[in-house]
Amino acid sequence: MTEQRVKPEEKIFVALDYDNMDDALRTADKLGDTIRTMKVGLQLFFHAGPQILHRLNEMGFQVFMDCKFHDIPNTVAGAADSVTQHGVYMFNVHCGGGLAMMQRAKEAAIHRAKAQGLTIPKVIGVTQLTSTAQETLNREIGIPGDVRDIVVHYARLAKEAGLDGVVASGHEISYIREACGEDFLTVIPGIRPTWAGANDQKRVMTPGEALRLGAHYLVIGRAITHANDPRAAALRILEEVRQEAN
Ligand SMILES: O=C(O)c1cc(=O)[nH]c(=O)n1[C@@H]1O[C@H](COP(=O)(O)O)[C@@H](O)[C@H]1O
Repeated sequence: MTEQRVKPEEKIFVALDYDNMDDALRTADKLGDTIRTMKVGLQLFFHAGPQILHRLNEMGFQVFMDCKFHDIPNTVAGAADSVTQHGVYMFNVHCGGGLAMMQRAKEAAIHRAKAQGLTIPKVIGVTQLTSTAQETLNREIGIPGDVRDIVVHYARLAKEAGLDGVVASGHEISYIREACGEDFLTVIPGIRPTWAGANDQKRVMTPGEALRLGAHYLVIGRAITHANDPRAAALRILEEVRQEAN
């Protein structure tokens, strides 16, 4: 899917970070006519199991399984094989696992999807979490240098491994595009409309700004799911997305 063909409602992935399936499905139901892709993270997955992936598919959503695999290549290949069996549209792995790990994840996804006649899932590399500030990267994680340079380094590595794109913050979009080309997907969390709080996110940006910089997809959780009216919040964000598309 190239950038030009992505409709505004396809640009937003809603993070269903709930501790039970009922709440997740209730919110998904409210967003059914506005949003195309739901993100399932580990919290919801460990409550609901793989069933949640199928329920969302049956409701007409694409599913981004946010499992952030990071292990030895053989183990990640096995996990990629398993998640692909559930017909997910996208899943992610940590770029920090290295080139071979990312390659094996994508290869396993292709292999399993072909064997079962499924669409090959997009495999996305997580560069540096949007909750990681410059100081955290250097002092706690122990990686010297600028966050932006590390993110671009990981994005290049993800591309070399054959992944479809990366997760990064809005602040790195233009550098990733420059390094990896405009078709290499940028999936951007840490999105905060001006009317929402930052919470635990550090490298944040508004939807409009991220799209102006060329983001392909925006991952949005609490600004929608914690809103009094999630549908109204989603529509408000979509309006901002549409304005950027015009
Ligand atoms: O891979 C992700 O989706 C992800 C990567 C990252 O660097 N930062 C990040 O916030 N996320 C996810 O994006 C969502 C953001 O949620 P909110 O902060 O509530 O909008 C959460 O589900 C996070 O797990």
